[in-house]
Amino acid sequence: MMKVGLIGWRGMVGSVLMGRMKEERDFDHIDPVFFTTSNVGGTGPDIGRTIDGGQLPPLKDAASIDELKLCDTIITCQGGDYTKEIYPKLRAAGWNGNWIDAASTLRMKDEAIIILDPVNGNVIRDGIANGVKTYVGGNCTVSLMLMAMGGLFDAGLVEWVSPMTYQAASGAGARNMRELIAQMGAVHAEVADLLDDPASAILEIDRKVADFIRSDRYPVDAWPVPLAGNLIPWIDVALESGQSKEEWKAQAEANKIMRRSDKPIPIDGLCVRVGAMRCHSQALTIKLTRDVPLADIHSLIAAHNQWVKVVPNDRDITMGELTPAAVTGTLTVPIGRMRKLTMGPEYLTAFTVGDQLLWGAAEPLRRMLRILLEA
Ligand SMILES: NC(=O)C1=CN([C@@H]2O[C@H](COP(=O)(O)OP(=O)(O)OC[C@H]3O[C@@H](n4cnc5c(N)ncnc54)[C@H](OP(=O)(O)O)[C@@H]3O)[C@@H](O)[C@H]2O)C=CC1
Ligand SMILES: N[C@@H](CC(=O)OP(=O)(O)O)C(=O)O
Repeated sequence: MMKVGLIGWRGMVGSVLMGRMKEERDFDHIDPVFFTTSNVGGTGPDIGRTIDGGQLPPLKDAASIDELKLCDTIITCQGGDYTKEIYPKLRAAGWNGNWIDAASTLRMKDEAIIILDPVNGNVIRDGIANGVKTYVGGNCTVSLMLMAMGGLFDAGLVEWVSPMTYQAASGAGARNMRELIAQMGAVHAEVADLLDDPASAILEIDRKVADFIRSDRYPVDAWPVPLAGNLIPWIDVALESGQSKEEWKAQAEANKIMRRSDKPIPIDGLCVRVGAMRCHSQALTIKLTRDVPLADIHSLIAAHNQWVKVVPNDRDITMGELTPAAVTGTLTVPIGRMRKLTMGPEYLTAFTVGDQLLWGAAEPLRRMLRILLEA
């Protein structure tokens, strides 16, 4: 059996990965070895089966190149700092195993393939055949956009796309999700007595809320500025181009995933953090290469993969099916609000939502493992 080292399995992305691996019985097909950066010798997770009839062996040291070298494949959700430190040492030590990573560190390296197999299964299979050993999950908004509109890219119908994102708190980490909820609670607590009084004036409530959000009493620690009752139109660091790094990733990563970096499709827009928990949403403006009827567009999108779901441009269905609340915790990637814009028949608009911890982070990793097991 393939010996698979798992690092970062108890973090947020790692826990989602573990949950999916158990659901899909991935552990039946591998010999797992669990590592830790903080609890060497501790007890490993429940994986739904025993190893050689006994308990899992104690947790191994994730900094030990000697222990890591014993693995055929390593899956890490530990983060970019870990990858930066360990990956070069491991390769320098002569390890030629498969490295499957959720962090962005290695994504744009020539030796790495960005993995999203429903979109680039062919690129991945070619990579395996050519001896590629480094596989990295894509940025969450990029992967979710490609899952949603892969059918249009495959048909050569996309001249350019401008994605305007509405990104959830989970993209910034577990602490940020907790703080968002604390912020929501604090806002409510500030005006709870007025809300309880049906005779209170809404403008008085609004003024108190605004004062509170701007005050030092509002809980901000993980976030740089308030998120609940607010939004943040900047994600990640600034680049010389004026883009945020999150915005830069759209074109760079999407074209690498589709193996068209030599002739890239322009993909650029603004990335915005909103107070959703773990689903990223995106409003897309798409310039088509030609006028195509909406019915054909729906068919192409729906036929691309089994997770994308075309949502009719209907008010009630949209409100029921095309929201973070509806999608969270599922692998479904709905896309709707599709219509031609008044700019002309080649201008299409669409809105899509996806769980950024599933297709946006964990799912491509476990599927990559399965592809390697079947290769
Ligand atoms: N969050 C996201 O949306 C995405 C994240 N990623 C990548 O995945 C990496 C990990 O992200 P994420 O899972 O959010 O990070 P977490 O902070 O949740 O987990 C990272 C590590 O922190 C350690 N840790 C310390 N305290 C705790 C605790 N109380 N509970 C759980 N783990 C703890 C664990 O390591 P140990 O067990 O060794 O102590 C864990 O593996 C990111 O740095 C990024 O590179 C990729 C795509 C999306
Ligand atoms: N930056 C993303 C989350 C993330 O981890 O992205 P990346 O894997 O590209 O670093 C967000 O904040 O929503």
